[in-house]
Amino acid sequence: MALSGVHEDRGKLRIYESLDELGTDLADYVAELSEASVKERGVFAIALSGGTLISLMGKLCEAPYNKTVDWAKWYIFWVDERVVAKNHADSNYKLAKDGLLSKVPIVPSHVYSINDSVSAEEAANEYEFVIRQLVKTRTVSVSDISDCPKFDLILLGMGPDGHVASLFPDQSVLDEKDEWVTFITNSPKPPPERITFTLPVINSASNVAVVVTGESKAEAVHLAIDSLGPDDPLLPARMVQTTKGKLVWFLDKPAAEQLDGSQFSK
Ligand SMILES: O=C(O)[C@H](O)[C@@H](O)[C@H](O)[C@H](O)COP(=O)(O)O
Repeated sequence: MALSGVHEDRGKLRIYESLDELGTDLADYVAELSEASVKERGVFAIALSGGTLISLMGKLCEAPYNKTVDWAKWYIFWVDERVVAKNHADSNYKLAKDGLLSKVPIVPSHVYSINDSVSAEEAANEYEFVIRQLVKTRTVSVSDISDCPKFDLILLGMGPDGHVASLFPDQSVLDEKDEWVTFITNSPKPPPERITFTLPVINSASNVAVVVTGESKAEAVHLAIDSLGPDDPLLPARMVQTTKGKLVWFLDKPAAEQLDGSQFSK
């Protein structure tokens, strides 16, 4: 059984005994948001990250979700992408296509991957332009307090260094306020060239889920969620703070083991 809690302004916490349990609940969560969004807006605009997130979403390809989810209404984006060819082993598009998108009846024209034949800067500019067009037609909703896109769901992983998307600690992209999509050419985790949503876009989403598993992330989870001391670093994951939307953390027990425990109930 999952432990759950609410941590002041750090959102809801869900902690699972096993990856299987986490995967079941994550599939349920995504399917429910898809249903609610299709009912309200007629579409579901979802942005994916790379990493283990995609395999943890695997239950969406199985019964009942493969039949009950309204896949034709999904519009798929990437929160961040490595600037490599789409068929390259490092491509987040390839990861999601092989692990999820090819297994369910998504409409191919609703899949918004980056242009992999231009520079990181051009790819980021083009991706932002594409999103701007989709905001105009309200395929992607718009924030009512800024002009930012309001994705129905943004799914993030987190690295042991506390990075989310391709927003790494101490990099200047963390301060980006104007661009929706930006680029880096010096990622500390290879490959170096990436495009990434900026924090204002992530924080404008209706729903953000951060999915984190494994002991190597335990300290970063603590620093991202618990009250900080004056000498603690400000991790990118801590800067994920939805302005009006809902923030949920899906954690397994090893990732949650350094969290202050007082806020949990069964
Ligand atoms: O572009 C990347 O390098 C990855 O997509 C990365 O941002 C990932 O989401 C986190 O590092 C968590 O990855 P794991 O869940 O695999 O640990």
